[in-house]
Amino acid sequence: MGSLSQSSSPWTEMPKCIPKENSTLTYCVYTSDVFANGRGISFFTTPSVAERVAALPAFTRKDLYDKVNIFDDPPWEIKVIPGRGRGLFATRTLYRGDRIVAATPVGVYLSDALVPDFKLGYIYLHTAFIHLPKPTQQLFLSAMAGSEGDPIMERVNTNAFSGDFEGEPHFLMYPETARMNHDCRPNAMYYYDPKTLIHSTIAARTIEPGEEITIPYDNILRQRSERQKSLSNYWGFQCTCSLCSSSATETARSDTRIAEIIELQTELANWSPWSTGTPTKAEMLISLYEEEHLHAAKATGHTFAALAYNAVGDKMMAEWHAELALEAGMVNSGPNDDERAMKQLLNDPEGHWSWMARKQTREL
Ligand SMILES: C[S@@+](CC[C@H](N)C(=O)[O-])C[C@H]1O[C@@H](n2cnc3c(N)ncnc32)[C@H](O)[C@@H]1O
Repeated sequence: MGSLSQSSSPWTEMPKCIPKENSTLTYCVYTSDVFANGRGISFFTTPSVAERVAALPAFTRKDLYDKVNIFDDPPWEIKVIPGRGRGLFATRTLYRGDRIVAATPVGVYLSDALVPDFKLGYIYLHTAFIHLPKPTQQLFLSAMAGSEGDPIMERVNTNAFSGDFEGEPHFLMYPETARMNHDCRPNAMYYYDPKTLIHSTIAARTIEPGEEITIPYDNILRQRSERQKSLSNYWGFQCTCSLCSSSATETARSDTRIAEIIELQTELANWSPWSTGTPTKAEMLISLYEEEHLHAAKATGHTFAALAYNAVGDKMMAEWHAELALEAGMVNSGPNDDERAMKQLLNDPEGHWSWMARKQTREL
C-alpha cells in the first residue's frame, strides 16, 4: 500500500481521531505500513506533532533505512536468564564504538494519550497496532509483557523508551533493542536521532563473546537504594544486576564513589567566580568514573577536563582532553552540544568561552 493521496501525506491509513476528555486537544492514530522498507510505523499523537513528523527526513528521505533493521547476522544471540526473561549475549568480540542494534520504532505514542484511566486511549493504541504490517505485529508481540492486563499496553509499559519527541513526551517501541536487559554498570549505550527516529545501541567497552549485552534504563548515577526504587517504581522490577547483587561492602564503596562523582560534577559545572572546579578535580572525576566502571561517562569526564584546563590557560591539556571527549562522545551519545563545544574549543581554545575563565583558581 502507498500514500493515501496525491498529496505529500506519508500515512497509508486514514487517521483515526479521538478528543481528549475535558480538553480541546485531539489525539489521532497515523500509520505508514511502508515506512523503513515495509517495517511500518504507527503514531498515536496530536495532529500538530504528526504534521511536523511528516516533514522530517524520516519521511522525506527514502535512502535512510538501508542499513537499519537488519538482523540477518547480528553479533548476538538471545538467551534466557533465570529471573530476568531473555537477554542478548555477544557471539563475537565487540569493541567500544561497535554498533549492536540500529532500528526504527514500530510505535510512537504521546505519553498523555495513554494515561491509564483513559480507556479510549487503549482502544486507539490497539488501532495503532493492528494497522502495522503482520510481521511487525508479531515482532511487537514477541516483546515481554511484564504483567497481565491489556497485551498491547503491557508491552508498551515493559519495553518502551520514553523521550521528548517534537517537543512532547512520547513512548517509543523498539522491540529488538528492548530485548536488552538493564545493568547499573552497562557495557552498551544508546542514543536516538529524533529526525530519522533511528535508535542506535553501541558497545561502551570491549564485550567478550558470551557476555550479556546490557543498557541503562534509568539514571545510573544514583546510589543503590535510589536506583532500585526508581527501577521498581517506573519499570516494575527489582534489579538483580551484578552491582545491585553485590556485597554490602562493595555497595557502600560504590555509593561513596557515586556521592563523590556527583559532588565533583557539581563543582566542575559551576562557572561562578567562586567555583572550586579545577583540572585536578576533573582528573579525579575521570578516575572515579573508571573505578566505578561508568564507561559511558568517559566523554563527560574528558569534556569537564578540557574545560577545566582551558579555564586556567593550559591549552595543550585542554586540547588533549577535547580530542578524547570527541572520540568518546561519538560512542556515548552521537552528535550533541558537548561535541559542538569540544570542536569549538579545539578550533580556537583562546576564543572559547572557557578560556582563562578560572584564572584566579589556577593551580601551581
Ligand atoms: C525491556 S524488557 C528486557 C527484555 C526481557 N528480559 C525479555 O525477556 O524480553 C524489561 C524486563 O526485563 C527484566 N529485566 C531487565 N533488566 C533486569 C535487571 N537488571 N534485573 C531484573 N530484571 C530485569 C524485567 O522483567 C523487566 O521488566
